Amino acid sequence: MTPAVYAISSGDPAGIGPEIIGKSWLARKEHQLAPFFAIGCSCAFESLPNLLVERISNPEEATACFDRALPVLNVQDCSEVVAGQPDTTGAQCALQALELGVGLARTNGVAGIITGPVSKDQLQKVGFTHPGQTEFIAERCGVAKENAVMMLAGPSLRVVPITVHIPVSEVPSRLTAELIKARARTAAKGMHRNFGLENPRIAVAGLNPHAGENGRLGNEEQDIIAPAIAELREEGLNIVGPLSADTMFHAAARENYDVALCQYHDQALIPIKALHFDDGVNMTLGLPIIRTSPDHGTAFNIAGQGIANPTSMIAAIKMAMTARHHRDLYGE
Ligand SMILES: NC(=O)C1=CN([C@@H]2O[C@H](COP(=O)(O)OP(=O)(O)OC[C@H]3O[C@@H](n4cnc5c(N)ncnc54)[C@H](O)[C@@H]3O)[C@@H](O)[C@H]2O)C=CC1
Ligand SMILES: NCC(=O)COP(=O)(O)O
Repeated sequence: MTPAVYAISSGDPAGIGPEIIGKSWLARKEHQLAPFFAIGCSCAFESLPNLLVERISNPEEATACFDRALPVLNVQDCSEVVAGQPDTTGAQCALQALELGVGLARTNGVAGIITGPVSKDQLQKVGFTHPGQTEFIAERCGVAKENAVMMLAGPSLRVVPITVHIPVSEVPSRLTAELIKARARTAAKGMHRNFGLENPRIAVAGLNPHAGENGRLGNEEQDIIAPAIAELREEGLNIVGPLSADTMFHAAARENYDVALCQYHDQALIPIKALHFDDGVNMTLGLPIIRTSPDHGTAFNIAGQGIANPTSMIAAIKMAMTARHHRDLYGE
C-alpha cells in the first residue's frame, strides 16, 4: 500500500521554499490537501510567523500531527542562513532534503515528492553535477535522461521542452529525432498514467520562424522534426507538427492539443509562465515515482518578506494527488 502522505523538500532555505510550504499548510483545509511533511532545516520553518511546526523523525509520524502543525523532518542545521542571501550551507541543506525525499518516494515511504525551488548555481558549488532536479531524480530512479521528461502545466496549457537546460547556441546540434521520439512517447504515456488521458493529442513546435518556411528559414523541421513525427504517428500517437511556434499558443489553438512539445526551454516556458506563472506546476513524466514542483524559482529577491505567493506550490501538491489517484486506479 502506498502511504497517503507526501514529502516536500524545502528547496534552498534562503529562498521562498519554506514560506510557500508553510503557507500551503495553513491553506490545507481550504484546498483539501492530503497530509504532507516538509524536509529541510527545521529552523527555516520555525522562524516563520503564524506557523506551528512539529519535528518528526519519520514519515509515519506526519499524518498524526498534520492537523495541528506542519510536520518537519530535519536534515541539517542552517540557522545561519539569511533569507535572500544564498550560500553553500543552504545549498547543502537543499540537496540533502532532495536526496532524502527522493529516497523515500523510491522506497514507497511516501505517496510522492514535491520539490521546493533550488538554485542551480548554488547547487553546483556543493558538487551537484546535474543541470536540474529533473535529471538528478531521473538518475536516482534509474531512468535515462531522455526518458525523464519535464512538463509544465497549468489549467489551460501543458508544455514539454525537448531540449532543456542547455545554451541556446547548442539547441540545433542537440536536437535529434531520437530525442524528440523519446520525449513524445514519455509525454503520451505520462498523460494517461497521471491524468487519465487516453491517446492524448500532441502538438509539436518547429524550431525556426514559421516552422522553417519549407526550408527557407532553416532545415531542422524537414530533416529532423517532421520525420520523427511521421514515425510517431505510425506508432499510433495522436501527434501533429511541426507547427509555427508563434501561432500555436493562442487560446483557440490551445483547444487543439493536450500537450505541446517545444524544441527548447524558453519556447515552452515563456507561454506557460505568461499564462500560469501563479498556478503552473512542473512535473517530471517517465519516473516510477510522482514528482511535482512549483513552476517558479527561489525568488531570493523577496525571500523573508512574507509576500511569496503559495498558489503554485498548492497546485503542485494537488497535481501530485491527481497523479496518485490515476496511478492507483491503473495499479501502477
Ligand atoms: N524548480 C526549481 O527548482 C526552479 C529553480 N529556479 C532557480 O531559481 C533561481 C531564480 O530564478 P529566477 O529566474 O529569478 O526566477 P524566480 O521564479 O525565482 O523569480 C522570478 C520573479 O518572480 C518572482 N516570484 C517567483 N516566485 C514567486 C512567488 N511564489 N510569489 C511571488 N513572486 C514570485 C520573483 O520575486 C522574481 O521577481 C535560479 O537560480 C534558478 O535556477 C528557477 C526555476 C525553477
Ligand atoms: N526552468 C525550469 C526549471 O528550472 C526546473 O528545473 P528542475 O530543477 O525541476 O529540473
